[in-house]
Amino acid sequence: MAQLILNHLTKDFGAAKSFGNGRPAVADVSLALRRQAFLALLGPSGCGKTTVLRMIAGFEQPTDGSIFYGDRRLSDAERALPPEKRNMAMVFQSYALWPHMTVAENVGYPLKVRGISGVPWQKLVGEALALVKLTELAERRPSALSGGQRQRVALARCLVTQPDVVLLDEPLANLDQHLRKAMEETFRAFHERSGATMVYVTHDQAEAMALATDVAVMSEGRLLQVAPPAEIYAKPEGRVVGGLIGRGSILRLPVAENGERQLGWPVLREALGSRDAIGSAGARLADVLVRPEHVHRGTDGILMRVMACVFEGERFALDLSLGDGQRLKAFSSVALSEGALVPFVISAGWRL
Ligand SMILES: Nc1ncnc2c1ncn2[C@@H]1O[C@H](COP(=O)(O)OP(=O)(O)OP(=O)(O)O)[C@@H](O)[C@H]1O
Repeated sequence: MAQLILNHLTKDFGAAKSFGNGRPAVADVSLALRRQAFLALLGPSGCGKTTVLRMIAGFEQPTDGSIFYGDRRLSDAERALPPEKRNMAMVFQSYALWPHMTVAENVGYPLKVRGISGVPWQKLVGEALALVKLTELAERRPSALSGGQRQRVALARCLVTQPDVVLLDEPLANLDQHLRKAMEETFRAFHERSGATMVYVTHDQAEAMALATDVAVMSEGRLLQVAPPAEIYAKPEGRVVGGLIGRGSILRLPVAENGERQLGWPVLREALGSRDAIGSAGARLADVLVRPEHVHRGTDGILMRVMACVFEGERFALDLSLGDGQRLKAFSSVALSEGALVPFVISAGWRL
């Protein structure tokens, strides 16, 4: 399997079409996916995720930059290999199945188009159906399937041609929580077995964290950061990534800008207690990301007011107010009274 490479990839639909915001939909995105990567593409609505996916698939041509698969140039502003010559498959949110065909016929259709029939057809269709656990339903029509089963048929139809690259655009958005979990397992199994490169566009960062080998965050057409899930969670770059990945609060605190980015309680306690020093030499305000799991009750903590305490099932979610009105999210195993002043310790923070 070769490496998928995006090289200064840009797509400008033209100022008139981009609703007057004047910026390209995708701007100078460079990314060398590792071999057999499962990349999750995250970012706010309209940031350019789908446009990146469509350029990889060949449905859109870049206005600048290029896309390579290994040493094969797939597209640039002058030339573009048509989608059917790329050995890629794309799975959409809406899974258009042919109602008059059985499940097996739907899955096998791309093979038929390629002139594959008879025993090889049956073998490949059988394997694809087994992968998505639909062997028993091979002779049913789509109208007799549940939403999740239909999505699995669409996935099998996309996988049956054994693509090098699988592009998924919010494929689970229409499914309920239980089915999403089951489908995540199917994606993971397919990725492990096939070794295909997968690029997965989603709004759901928990899903991205669970599935991906790498997470890429985009905002306003630009790529902000790419890293494995645990790394992007622990060490996000800047406010946008910090605010988008995981739960957390971003505090403005006076901490040294050139020191360690991983901050412990001694540094944080001093910063929280020294807000009078803001503006004085060496005490510049910086954005510090604090995860709720790093906020604990402790007698040597700083007093914070409990503004809200909401039961979430396995724990309580707290909304705390610092002395200067900044807000902090935390968890608690017991209920705390709203309005109470309680001492809390912040065991870790990350300077963004
Ligand atoms: N064919 C098009 N013509 C003009 N503008 C377009 C076209 N397709 C997308 N855009 C614009 O490009 C920008 C990026 O759109 P894109 O669909 O890639 O975003 P997205 O991150 O996938 O959003 P969402 O999460 O809402 O699906 C948006 O401003 C969109 O309006």
